[in-house]
Amino acid sequence: MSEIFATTGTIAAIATAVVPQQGSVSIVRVSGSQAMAIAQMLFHAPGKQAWESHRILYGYIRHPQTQQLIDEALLLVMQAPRSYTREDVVEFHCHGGIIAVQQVLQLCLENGARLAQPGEFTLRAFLNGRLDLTQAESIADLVGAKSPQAAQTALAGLQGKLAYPIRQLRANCLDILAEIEARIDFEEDLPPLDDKSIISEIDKITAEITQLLATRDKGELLRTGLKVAIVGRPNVGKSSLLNAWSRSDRAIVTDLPGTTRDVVESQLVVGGIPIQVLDTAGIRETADQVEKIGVERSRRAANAADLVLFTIDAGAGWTEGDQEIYAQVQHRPLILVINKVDLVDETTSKDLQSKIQNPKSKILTAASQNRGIDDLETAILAKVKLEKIQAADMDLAINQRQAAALTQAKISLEQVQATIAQQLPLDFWTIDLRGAIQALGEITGEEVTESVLDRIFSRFCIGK
Ligand SMILES: Nc1nc2c(c(=O)[nH]1)N(C=O)[C@@H](CNc1ccc(C(=O)N[C@@H](CCC(=O)O)C(=O)O)cc1)CN2
Ligand SMILES: Nc1nc2c(ncn2[C@@H]2O[C@H](COP(=O)(O)OP(=O)(O)OP(=O)(O)O)[C@@H](O)[C@H]2O)c(=O)[nH]1
Ligand SMILES: [K+]
Ligand SMILES: [Mg+2]
Repeated sequence: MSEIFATTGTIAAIATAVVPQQGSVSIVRVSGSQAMAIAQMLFHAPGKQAWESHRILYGYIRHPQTQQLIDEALLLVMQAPRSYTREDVVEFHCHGGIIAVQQVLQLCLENGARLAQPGEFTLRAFLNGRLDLTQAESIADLVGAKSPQAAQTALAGLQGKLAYPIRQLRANCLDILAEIEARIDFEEDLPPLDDKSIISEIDKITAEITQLLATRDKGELLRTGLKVAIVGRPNVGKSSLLNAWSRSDRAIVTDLPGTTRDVVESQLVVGGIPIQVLDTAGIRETADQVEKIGVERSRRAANAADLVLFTIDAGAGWTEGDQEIYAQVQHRPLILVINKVDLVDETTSKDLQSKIQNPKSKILTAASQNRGIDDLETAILAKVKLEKIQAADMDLAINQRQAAALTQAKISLEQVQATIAQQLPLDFWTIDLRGAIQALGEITGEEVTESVLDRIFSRFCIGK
């Protein structure tokens, strides 16, 4: 194990969010061989309460030397191996805020524990075989989920819905490998190898890998979401659109062109996809120093966004200014928002919509009247091809690391097929088959390097 994961000794950390003056309960979690001894040193349970596994004790936390009262608390005892880490675990459930809980943590550290590294509890759960790597990654995803759908997908992973098929595919590869190796070692004693059945087995495995790979885009969307920038001339109603969409007064709206000077952000969820919306300063030539900087930021936001909502004013039609901005953003994924349709009659707005050839994706809104938001969301979901994503798979979704390993496994298996087709010696078949087995093993963690573990577990917060 690497230095930061020299995961020995007893570890302790605050397991709940640390917010001053807030939170009704805060938990200090301790894991390792000294956990029980630490609990017995700090915790006093009045009356005849049993210090048994999976029981909650009521009592007081006191300084072991001075006997000073630190908190009134509950203690949860979970003896190995029936715990999150499979080690002895105790949890001090303290009052919220940060003072009492930090004092309790400090006492744990002074009495036999050290501060846990980020993800170290979960790392121990992995090293002790309670979780595989996909499940550990799912825990990080669950904590980081920005939408209920993202949380559902993480829970599916935690339930082993990815680990199970991956382990199955790896076991199939191992079976094929054993078949081939037996022929290498004891050729004369065995019936000849059934090439056809091996080829079709590998085809089946490859097809399943392809199916799993199809969940990658969905995973990416659910985990990281989309960055959407609202861009256009001053006064077309960009800030009004942000406000209508986020049902808030997040951005200042006035009838003065040049109202928005800086990028204004809002978070929302559309069809399970977390979306970060950026309202930007209206783009125009200006002598105003502050506005100039704002316009520059608008351009940068448009370039950094996954999707641009290029907004125009239906009353003004497609102006020269619109054309100039469009020329700058047209290479980006884009939806044209024709706003203020309430200012023109329906035929005029429909005309405008059909006259504009590009972009293809166009919607009509009246932001100040909260109209057109449904159409906007539908257009966005169509743009990210959510239908395809939903069809890709029920509830699981792979991440980038898993996708890279699956791609490697697929390439190796295609290599095996090529080797068979060229009728190369059996030793050659096994080389690439081992490559596939290795790649699949990296996903679940049956074969994994220290640096991969470092990368995965350092994403966690302290106490997880
Ligand atoms: N107070 C508290 N709440 C929590 C956690 C925790 O550690 N502490 N969890 C932590 O993230 C989650 C629950 N996850 C857990 C998963 C497994 C075990 C556990 O003890 N598993 C044992 C045996 C269970 C049994 O006796 O059947 C095992 O799997 O061996 C505990 C919590 C969410 N809520
Ligand atoms: N009639 C009508 N007026 C609108 C609509 N949307 C916005 N407005 C008005 O247009 C004016 C400008 O709106 P803003 O949302 O500030 O426009 P903006 O594009 O953010 O402007 P800048 O930040 O200055 O670039 C305000 O007076 C809004 O009330 C709409 O759909 N219909
Ligand atoms: K304005
Ligand atoms: Mg604005």
